[in-house]
Amino acid sequence: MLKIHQLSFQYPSSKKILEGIDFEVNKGEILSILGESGSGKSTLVRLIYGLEDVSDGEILYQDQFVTGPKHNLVPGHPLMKFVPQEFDLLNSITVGENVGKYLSNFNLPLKKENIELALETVNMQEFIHVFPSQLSGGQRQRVAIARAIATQPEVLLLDEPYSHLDQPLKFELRKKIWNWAKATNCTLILTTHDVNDALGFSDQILILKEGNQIQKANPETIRNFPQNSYVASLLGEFSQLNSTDMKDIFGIEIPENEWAIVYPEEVEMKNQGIEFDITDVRFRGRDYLVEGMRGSTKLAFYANLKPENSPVQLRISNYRTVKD
Ligand SMILES: Nc1ncnc2c1ncn2[C@@H]1O[C@H](COP(=O)(O)OP(=O)(O)OP(=O)(O)O)[C@@H](O)[C@H]1O
Repeated sequence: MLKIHQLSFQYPSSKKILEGIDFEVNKGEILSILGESGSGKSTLVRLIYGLEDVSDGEILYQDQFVTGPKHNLVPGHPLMKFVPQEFDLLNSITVGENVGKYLSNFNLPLKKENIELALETVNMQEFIHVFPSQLSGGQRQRVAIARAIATQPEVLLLDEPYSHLDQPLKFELRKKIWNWAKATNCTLILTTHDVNDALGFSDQILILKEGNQIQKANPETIRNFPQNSYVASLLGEFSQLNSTDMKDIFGIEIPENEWAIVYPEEVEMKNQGIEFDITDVRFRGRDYLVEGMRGSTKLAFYANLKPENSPVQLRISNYRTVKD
């Protein structure tokens, strides 16, 4: 098990980058770290791998301290692998040789098998004899992931692993890496901006904001009960209504000084609903995302057919409240 206990971090002469981070990851679990740009996601995975020294608190893997460069000649935990955003492939050797770089030569058929399996996991098997300089950014990224996978680490840390990939490939790769992690019982920790990576492909999600841990829970809990409106904002479209609007418009009482978070699928167009003017319509492929306005109150909802008439009548079927 990996334990992060009251961890804080700052660079010399900088402000605190991370503060009071405290969570655990079980063996074989997949954790996504989600947060806006600059929230400290990369720094956190670098610390877990041992590329930085913690300023305060501790990191424990299998009840042993994970220490940084001050205590290790070669930084980086031996049972973990980290794939940073800038991947350092060697251009002078082939893709296959890069993937096999950290593998033992003791059993060459096994080494070959591991290389092929790792390349297959990232859909790069046909590039085994190609040199990295001939690859696109996304292909290089996949080779870097394969190189880490081939070593069969106990913990794999991926920093924005799908950032260079188009949607169809991203979808396929996320599934394959999930399957690989589950089949090998590897603990997988990845950073992402993409809510779909986090909701569909994690056991747990950790939300960071400005170096602080805002929430850690499973995807369903994060989506159904976001800690605050920042968490909801990372998850896609939502509307935020204050207690006065909830009472005056919908007749629903919520505590004063709290906000109702309403997802678009929780707003229904219904006869005898409340009238909202349509102010924006966006085609999403399978339906439309529509913005309704009543005075200064905005409510987003989905419509199967493009709404032709305004106003429309709306009702709220579900909501949750947050304090900020
Ligand atoms: N070497 C450094 N020295 C000082 N500050 C740094 C250094 N590296 C990163 N930072 C700062 O640490 C904060 C967190 O950066 P980090 O890269 O961990 O965020 P992130 O959430 O991964 O961002 P992104 O999603 O944009 O990659 C940022 O404010 C950044 O400016």
